[in-house]
Amino acid sequence: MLLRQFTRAPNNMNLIRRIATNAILKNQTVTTNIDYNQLVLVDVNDKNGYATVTLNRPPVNSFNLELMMALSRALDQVERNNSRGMILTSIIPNIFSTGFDIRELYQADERRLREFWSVLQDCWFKLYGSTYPTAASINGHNPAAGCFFALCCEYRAMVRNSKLGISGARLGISIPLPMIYTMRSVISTRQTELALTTGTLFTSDDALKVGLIDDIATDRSDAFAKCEAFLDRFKDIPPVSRGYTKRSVRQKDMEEIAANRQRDTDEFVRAVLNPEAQSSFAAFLGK
Ligand SMILES: CCCCCCCC/C=C\C=C\CC(=O)SCCNC(=O)CCNC(=O)[C@H](O)C(C)(C)COP(=O)(O)OP(=O)(O)OC[C@H]1O[C@@H](n2cnc3c(N)ncnc32)[C@H](O)[C@@H]1OP(=O)(O)O
Repeated sequence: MLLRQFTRAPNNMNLIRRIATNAILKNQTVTTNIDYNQLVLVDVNDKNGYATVTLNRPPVNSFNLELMMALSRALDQVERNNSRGMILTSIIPNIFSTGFDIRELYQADERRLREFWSVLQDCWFKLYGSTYPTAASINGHNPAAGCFFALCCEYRAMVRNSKLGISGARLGISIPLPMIYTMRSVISTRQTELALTTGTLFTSDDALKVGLIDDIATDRSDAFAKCEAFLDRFKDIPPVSRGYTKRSVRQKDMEEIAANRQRDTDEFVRAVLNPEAQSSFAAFLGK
């Protein structure tokens, strides 16, 4: 492959220490001894300048705080390297992500939960608000939060026989505003309401029909190739004005979410800690 690994941070321990120090200053949970560079891999194609951001937390790429932090750092890397475009994908053959790690939510420590949400918000701003072109190569099942990240991208190709959607309603989780805005930026308000209130997981055919994905792929390399073909559409478009236009289209959503960060965090914490949701998590984990 033509992919090369981005140069690793010169001193990984310094970065981890800096994150830990920031966390202490902000009175947040400290996570140490985590190799963030391994949880999310960032590679760049020398020929076309596209970065590939690959979720790498087997067995199912469920999002705990550490994976979320790794994604946040990976998006910083893509931004810093002035990539011509970015493809978000997963290393696991038949799974893109299974959403939030239920173990992160069950009997959660409130401080860690708040930090988890805060990093998720950062990821949203970085991905939804990115000026470079973005595409999601959905190589397998993608319920819940992984679907959310895919919807932040400008294009989605998904392999056949996978399921995609936001299943939160089934777990007794009320769906936060940023999720609603993000889905509404892709499909109609009517379809968004239906999808979110029923917790529908769409087959690839149905996802295509409703507009949640742009293409069905035969396998993961076809999905990836389709994403590259999408990014190629911007090859001759001046990137600065393109990026400005994309930001302008998304600006209103971003301003509203920025103005309500604290309220959203409080609502998330309340939603996760509510007894109905906690018993769903317990049932999922067989407790
Ligand atoms: C600005 C701020 C913006 C904020 C907006 C936020 C928007 C967020 C949007 C939505 C959020 C929703 C909340 C969630 O994400 S809750 C998680 C919901 N996820 C699910 O319900 C998916 C559950 N998983 C499955 O349905 C299956 O795993 C499937 C994806 C179909 C794959 O099936 P299969 O290949 O058969 O794999 P297994 O089910 O056997 O799984 C293997 C083991 O992994 C464990 N597992 C799976 N998912 C999770 C998970 N989410 N958390 C923790 N553990 C998980 C599973 O139990 C198996 O474990 P074991 O081998 O020990 O039995």
